[in-house]
Amino acid sequence: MDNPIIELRGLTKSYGSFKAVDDLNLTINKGEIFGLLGPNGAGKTTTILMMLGLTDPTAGIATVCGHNATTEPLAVKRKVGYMPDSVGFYDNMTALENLVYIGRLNGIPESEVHMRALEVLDVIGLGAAADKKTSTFSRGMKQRLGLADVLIKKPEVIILDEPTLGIDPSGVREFLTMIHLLSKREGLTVLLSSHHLHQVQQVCDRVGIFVKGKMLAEGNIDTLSRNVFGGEAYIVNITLKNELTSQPEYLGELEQWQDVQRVTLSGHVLEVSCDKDVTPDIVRFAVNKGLDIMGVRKKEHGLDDIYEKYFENDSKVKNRNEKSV
Ligand SMILES: Nc1ncnc2c1ncn2[C@@H]1O[C@H](COP(=O)(O)OP(=O)(O)OP(=O)(O)O)[C@@H](O)[C@H]1O
Repeated sequence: MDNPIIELRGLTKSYGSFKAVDDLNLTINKGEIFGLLGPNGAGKTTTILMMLGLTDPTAGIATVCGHNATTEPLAVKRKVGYMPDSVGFYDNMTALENLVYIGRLNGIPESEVHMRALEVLDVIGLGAAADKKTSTFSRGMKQRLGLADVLIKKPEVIILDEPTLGIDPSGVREFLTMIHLLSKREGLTVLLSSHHLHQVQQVCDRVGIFVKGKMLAEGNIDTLSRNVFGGEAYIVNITLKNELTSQPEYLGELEQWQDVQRVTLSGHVLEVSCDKDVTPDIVRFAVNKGLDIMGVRKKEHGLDDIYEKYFENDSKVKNRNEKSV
């Protein structure tokens, strides 16, 4: 059921005549992990700063946890944890001391702050390193501690701006798994800004593709894929043992299936494009027709295909516009 916790309506930020964010409309529901995906300079950070009340929109409204971010920034900050792309610590202090310090700044009572900091360190897997100075921490550990800074105030929403920048692949995996777990276990809403397609794809329930201040598309990967690739979201390739020299009549039957868009036969390979994943039905069909199958390969359009296609379309539109000037 929809339960909006972030609502952006007509959100716009101009610097002179340049629109860094252009009429952005977006709703994010409680408990969702939403990925704001876009290249450098797309306007992701500017959007986040408007959501936190750290910069005023030129037009439009950002409502976060029921508060207008521009007129009630303190109420928003109490409920939202923000992790910028680079987090700093006092290197001569331990992880626990750093976290207790942040807890105090967030107004956590003295009687609770120590215990709360230890709990959060355990949650993010740094319990054993609580008494180590942060100067000895790797970039991945610092990123985790940055997340602890955000979690200690028990936020309803966390906003992570390029959280995996500079972490090695296994650190990235661990970090994203932790975000996913936290969101699902605690009902935490997560907005994750990134230009790393694969990372966003791994962890986000829904994605918005953001380019030059505009949201080009949003939805889950399936919906985006369907929008971009029409009915051909999945392509199933079946390699046959024996080459079929002529097109058998029964392939016409397959073409009539509701979810099948196209069937092509090329020597040993039968290729079926469909809008739903009906691989098992296709394989069963082929076996029933007496075909010997050597291999089955399915191609799904991932976020990188989708992203590329949007850019392709975007540059086609741009080229058309440039030609017509
Ligand atoms: N204070 C400012 N004055 C003028 N232009 C700005 C200002 N802040 C941001 N911009 C411009 O707005 C655009 C969007 O910047 P923003 O930092 O929001 O992008 P981003 O998607 O977060 O990119 P990155 O991943 O590189 O941080 C950029 O072209 C940037 O140069």
